[in-house]
Amino acid sequence: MCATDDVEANFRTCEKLATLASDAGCAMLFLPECFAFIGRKGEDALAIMEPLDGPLMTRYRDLARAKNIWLSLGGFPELGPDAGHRLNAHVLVDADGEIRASYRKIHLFDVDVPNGPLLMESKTASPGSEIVAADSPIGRLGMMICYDLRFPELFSALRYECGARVMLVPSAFTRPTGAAHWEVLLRARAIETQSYVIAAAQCGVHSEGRASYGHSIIVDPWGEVIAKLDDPDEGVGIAVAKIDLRGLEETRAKIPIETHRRGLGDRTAFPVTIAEM
Ligand SMILES: O=C(O)CNC(=O)[C@H](CS)NC(=O)CCC(=O)C(=O)O
Repeated sequence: MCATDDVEANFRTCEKLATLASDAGCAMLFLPECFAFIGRKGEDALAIMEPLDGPLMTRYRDLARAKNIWLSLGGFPELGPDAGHRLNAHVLVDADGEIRASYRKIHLFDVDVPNGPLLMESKTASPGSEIVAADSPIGRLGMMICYDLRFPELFSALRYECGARVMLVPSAFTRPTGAAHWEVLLRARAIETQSYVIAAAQCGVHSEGRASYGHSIIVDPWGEVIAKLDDPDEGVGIAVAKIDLRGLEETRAKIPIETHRRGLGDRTAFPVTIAEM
């Protein structure tokens, strides 16, 4: 989807996507980061931030119930610790409209993008500090947002500590970094964690000077792209795939990396040697 600063239009778009997914027989729909709002500046989202029991989130919960579908709401401006900071919350809602889990983006995107915009997310957002996984009709989900994609240790924690089988990376990737890194990182994370990766993306031009890379994608645990949206500028849409958890277990059994791990994630386990010049 291509969200803008028009909260009503964004809701109508999500409603249309939920209808498409429900008509296609989907158990779940994954919406990207900033599904509810993308402002012209980072601080614009502060005007609409609200607690997760607030009126806007309630409308999305009602939508899940009306369409009888689980929703992964990939990034919502949740009321933060003070008037100048929101939390970037990925909220999981079941088909009865109940909130099952919420994850707050841990890694904030403070980057002067080469040939792209300067984005300073931490100016108006507070980082989360909790790793979150949640059971769903398609297996245990590892909840992340966008820039988290660049931190493989989070994926490792979700697989090995939390037992996640489906990694979620709802995003609003920039165009330059998306063209260079999006698909290769998502496929690498699927392969290295032997998990499904579902990455719903913002696309198109949101406002003057703000555009996203698009290319929503679903990758299986072997690293194969099983669904994607290739023409993100032509409008909103859904990519649909079946999640095969038996196949996932077969992939994990064939190359048993879980039993071959040597504890390198624990920095005290192995001494380090550097042969300097
Ligand atoms: O706050 C908003 O309005 C929307 N949020 C975003 O667009 C976020 C934070 S600025 N974008 C990313 O994390 C892009 C990461 C990325 O592009 C990369 O890792 O290369």
